[in-house]
Amino acid sequence: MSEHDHQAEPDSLRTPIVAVLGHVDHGKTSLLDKIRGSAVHEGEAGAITQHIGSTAVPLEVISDIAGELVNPDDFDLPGLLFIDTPGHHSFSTLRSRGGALADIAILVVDVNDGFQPQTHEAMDILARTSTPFIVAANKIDTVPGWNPEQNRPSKVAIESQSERVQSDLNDSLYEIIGQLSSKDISADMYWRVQDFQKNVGVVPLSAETGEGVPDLLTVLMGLSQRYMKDEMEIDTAGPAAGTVLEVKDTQGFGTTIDTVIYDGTIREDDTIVVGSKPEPIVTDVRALLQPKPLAEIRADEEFEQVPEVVAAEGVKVAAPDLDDAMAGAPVRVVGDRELDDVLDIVRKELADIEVSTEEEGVTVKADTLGSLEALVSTLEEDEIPVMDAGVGDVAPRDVRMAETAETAHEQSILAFNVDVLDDARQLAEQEDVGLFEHDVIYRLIESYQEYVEEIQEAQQEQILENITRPARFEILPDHTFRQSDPAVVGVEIRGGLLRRNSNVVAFEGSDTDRVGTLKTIQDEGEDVDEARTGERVAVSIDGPTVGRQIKEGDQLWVEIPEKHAKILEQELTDDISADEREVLSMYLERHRNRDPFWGK
Ligand SMILES: Nc1nc2c(ncn2[C@@H]2O[C@H](COP(=O)(O)OP(=O)(O)OP(=O)(O)O)[C@@H](O)[C@H]2O)c(=O)[nH]1
Repeated sequence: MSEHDHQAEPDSLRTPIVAVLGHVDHGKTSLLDKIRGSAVHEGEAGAITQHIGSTAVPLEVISDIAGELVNPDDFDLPGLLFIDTPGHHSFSTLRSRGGALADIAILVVDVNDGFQPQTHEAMDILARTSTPFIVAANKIDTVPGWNPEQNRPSKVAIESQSERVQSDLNDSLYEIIGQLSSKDISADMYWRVQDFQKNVGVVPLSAETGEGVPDLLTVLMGLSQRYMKDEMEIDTAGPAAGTVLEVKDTQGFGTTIDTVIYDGTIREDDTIVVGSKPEPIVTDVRALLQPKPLAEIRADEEFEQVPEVVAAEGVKVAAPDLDDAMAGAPVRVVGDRELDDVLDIVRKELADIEVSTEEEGVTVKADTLGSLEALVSTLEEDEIPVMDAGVGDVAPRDVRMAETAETAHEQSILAFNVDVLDDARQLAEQEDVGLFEHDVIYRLIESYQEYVEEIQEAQQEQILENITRPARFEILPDHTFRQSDPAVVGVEIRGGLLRRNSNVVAFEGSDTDRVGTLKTIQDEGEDVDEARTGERVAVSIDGPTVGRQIKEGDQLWVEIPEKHAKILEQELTDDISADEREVLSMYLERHRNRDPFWGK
């Protein structure tokens, strides 16, 4: 984000953008609430500002909360902008050219629970977008015997606990550090980290009691100041650059976009370009909206209009024609540039986050461009081809698209964190299109993979049911019960699976003779459908006469059509028994003596 779309010189430092990620229930919302709450409590009234989708906490408030940990004179960044919607879905929305929009992230991990699926997933996204992060080891107040005192710094809080409590907490903290290191991330308690570019700092804290929250803010502020200052340089007078967080209906304004502006200024009446498919939207800002301070909210007027917004800040943008805007897409003010140039910038940025699709594969829907990108790249790693991918709820046209996939299991829609419209659900059911929904990427993929396995097993069974199985049997001496029409003889199965209604052949040197059709099998007077190796049964064979075409002591085989032989040999060898395999290879050998390519 350090490179700018436009040429003007930077004149100001913006607020670093902070995102909060972590596993469900590990305390993301509580932590954000605590930061906001402490800020309201500690700061002057109105010192923190609630923006659309974000909360700005100015440096003075941070230094009030952090006490002696932060000396405001050491900093020239204006504070921190926390993105309000926690979770990695919103995080992956927060992207801008070349990576995540968030400058830094807090990965929340419950000390009791350690790493969980969404923690891993969040880490993968952080790694993919090269976003620096710190770990908030949350809920330290739940260690049995913990003695709380609101809002103390972490180390002070820990050192005032009993030895037992300290040692229990340490065990949990080292477990988390170990889990990080198994992901090749070297981490340590933040107060021991010398170089935050090489090591991830772990901040033990409680979103409940506020203990450790001063440390968290201090580390965030320090890291931003130390390593991100250059990237925070912006030209406030320049045309704004931002990212769509959410596309929403707003009463009185139609479709609006909640946006985070990370560079420049956006004003009422500015012409903007917003990422969309197939072409970016060009429109004029009708209104810029911010939430009204709580006290002033009336039911009909949640928002107040502001004339302009300077980065970094969240804002709701009302403008005509925003229906097709996409969460995660870029927003640019045109300013005094050529519209075509700005369109190119937006197209390029969209192309960067474009997901690649193939001729054949599954259909994928996700809530944002960023999450779509994350999902499709995970599918790619798992070698699941994607035929169509888009942002938004699952609609009937997605079902129609999925239906065109060639294989049954690819006639599936993988829906990540989106709704399925009622008519789409009905249609999917009616057309037998698989519908998979989840808000954890790897769970979504897992449930699809299980389904594929089930289908493949069922297909295998179906194939085995319909394919002629190898069998070899011998006519027993003195066991001719009827000479012809049909011939009825006693046989022993020498190998394989003999089924009713099979054609029977005999090999004479290199010649194959069809001797007739085996109609029925009787085992001790009872009709049966099949007989296996070693069993002695009576069979009726339509066609031959005993003593002419067949005689006692003859070896007979079930005739396997060449196509079936090929499938058995190439695809089903693992699904048939060892003795069937043996009979098959003897059978193939006899045919291949005559024609080496038989069944190949
Ligand atoms: N004792 C204690 N409870 C906590 C702490 N942080 C969060 N909780 C509790 O843990 C539960 C989950 O917290 P949330 O903040 O809703 O967790 P979340 O990660 O935002 O959850 P989702 O938004 O559902 O993903 C709530 O009941 C919180 O009150 C903490 O530091 N100490």
